[in-house]
Amino acid sequence: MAVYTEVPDGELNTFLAQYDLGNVVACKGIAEGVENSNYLLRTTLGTYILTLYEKRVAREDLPFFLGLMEHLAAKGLSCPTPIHARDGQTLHELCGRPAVIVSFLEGMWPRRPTERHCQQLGAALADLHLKGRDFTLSRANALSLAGWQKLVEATKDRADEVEPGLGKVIVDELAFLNAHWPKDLEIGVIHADLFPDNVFFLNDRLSGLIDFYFACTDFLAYDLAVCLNAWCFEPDHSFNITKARLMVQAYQSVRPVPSVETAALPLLCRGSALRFLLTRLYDWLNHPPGAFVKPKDPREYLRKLRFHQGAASAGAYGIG
Ligand SMILES: Nc1ncnc2c1ncn2[C@@H]1O[C@H](COP(=O)(O)OP(=O)(O)OP(=O)(O)O)[C@@H](O)[C@H]1O
Ligand SMILES: N[C@@H](CCO)C(=O)O
Repeated sequence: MAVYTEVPDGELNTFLAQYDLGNVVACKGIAEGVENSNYLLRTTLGTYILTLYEKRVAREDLPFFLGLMEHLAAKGLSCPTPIHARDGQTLHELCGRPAVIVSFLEGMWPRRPTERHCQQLGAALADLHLKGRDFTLSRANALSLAGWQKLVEATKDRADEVEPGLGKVIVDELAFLNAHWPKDLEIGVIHADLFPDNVFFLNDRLSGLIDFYFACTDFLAYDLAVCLNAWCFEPDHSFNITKARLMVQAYQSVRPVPSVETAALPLLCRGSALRFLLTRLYDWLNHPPGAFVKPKDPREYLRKLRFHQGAASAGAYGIG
């Protein structure tokens, strides 16, 4: 349940009066998502998403996230665009939280991603990377090596409660990645969390990308590694090489991937697997008992990490 902040009618009306969006017709909390409070807002002029940022999104990062969505939408990428109020600003305050209204995207995220979904996702990811090239702001990836180090410190002593031996696995994997992480791949704006629940399809055509709140400046190929992990494993935990090949080929048809990037994919997949293993592990160990939001299973990403540890080259992914 992702409505942490209830918005009383009076406060909503005062908030909306700052915009040229008409009057409130309905405002319903959206159950999906775990980070922020999201409402489906219908006004006399249209349908929008109202987001109140909760603790996990740092206020100083909001100009990057909002500016990026506006930049990409202006270039024709289908993603939410923040709406400007009459004062020209997109970011305001509601119920003591930073809050924005963004455009509503049609579509549903795929519960069972198919080969066609993976293919379209690959092309859309490359399009995002190209359209982000001239975005002028940057934001370091807080969840790369230095961030993983902090998470390893915070979880390693209790990790074996989740899976025997896990503490040693994360310590050893971080040491390996510190020693081998690439240094000279192309850097640019990446989404960094483009899981199926952040990608909408309408009549089997990709209709939009959402949730840019982990976006940052990092290796473009790392984003592809995040997607290979999030889209190409089956419910029985096997890696679907056909989905991977289709995703990467579609990506390549929009943004050709230099061979150094292809060669680095197994390593980048290890890094991305460790990233989601660690954030899930942290949340698993630290969620309050009885909390509404069920933490995601860290062991899913331990399995993915083990797969990548065994992959000698991009050939294991049907690539290269
Ligand atoms: N622009 C949009 N158009 C249509 N629906 C949206 C839009 N933004 C969010 N939603 C809906 O709200 C849900 C939650 O959004 P989102 O994934 O951004 O949540 P979050 O709590 O910020 O992030 P997370 O997924 O990381 O928990 C989405 O699954 C979708 O149903
Ligand atoms: N996509 C993340 C959670 C939200 O960012 C995960 O599956 O662990």
